[in-house]
Amino acid sequence: MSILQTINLTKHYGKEGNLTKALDGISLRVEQGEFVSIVGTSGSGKSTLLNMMGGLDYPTAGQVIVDGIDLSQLSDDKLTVFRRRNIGFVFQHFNLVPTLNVFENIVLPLQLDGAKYDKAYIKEIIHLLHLEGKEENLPGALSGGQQQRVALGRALATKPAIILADEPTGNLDSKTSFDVMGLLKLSAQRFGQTIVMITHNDELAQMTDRIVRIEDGIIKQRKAPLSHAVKGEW
Ligand SMILES: Nc1ncnc2c1ncn2[C@@H]1O[C@H](COP(=O)(O)OP(=O)(O)OP(=O)(O)O)[C@@H](O)[C@H]1O
Repeated sequence: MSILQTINLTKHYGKEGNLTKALDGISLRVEQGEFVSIVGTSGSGKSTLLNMMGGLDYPTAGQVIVDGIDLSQLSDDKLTVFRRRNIGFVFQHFNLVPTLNVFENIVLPLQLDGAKYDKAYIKEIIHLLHLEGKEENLPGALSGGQQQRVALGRALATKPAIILADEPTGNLDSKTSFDVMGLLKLSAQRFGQTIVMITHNDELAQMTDRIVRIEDGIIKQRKAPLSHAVKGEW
């Protein structure tokens, strides 16, 4: 069973005469442990797709199935809890809470859930993300790359099965982008997670297991990077 599946996913904005078909029937399967990148021109529907996959918005038609659960069948409250426990989000603009320090930002989703946190695990995340010694800093006192690593730590804190990342390196220089990508891959391998990432950067997309290209709300092309082609895996 795929960990994440969309079936004929459709999202239309506006009304007749002024209709935007942001998604026009996307059917996609992501297997557990896969790292998939979504590429496409501006306005092609990438963020809309990611938001639907994460249950941040409801589709006009079609389904999103996460770990066997059809998100459209969950009430708002249940969806919020399901999201918090199963999906980690990383955005381009980090979205850290400016008044909370690094440690507090990372454990925030656990606190919102009223869950006790595993101190050893949080320590491991902080170590993996090279944030030791920064635990008490406020986000404003960190570089962009460090802030993005904190955002990654926050996404990992609940040990989500799936990480959805919307241009996670969009605000970072190229060296820091590769570092953050490396950490994403490493943490996904370490914790057995599945990642779906939007990127405009072809080089970064090539680092993932599979590239899905969308245009005008439909899938134009699905391909594995060259390394897979050589092995005959498509
Ligand atoms: N809330 C909304 N209301 C109306 N139209 C919207 C809304 N959100 C997105 N759209 C439209 O849906 C289409 C897809 O938008 P989306 O943000 O998913 O594209 P994208 O591929 O992520 O673009 P970018 O790479 O620029 O971030 C665009 O035409 C956009 O204008």
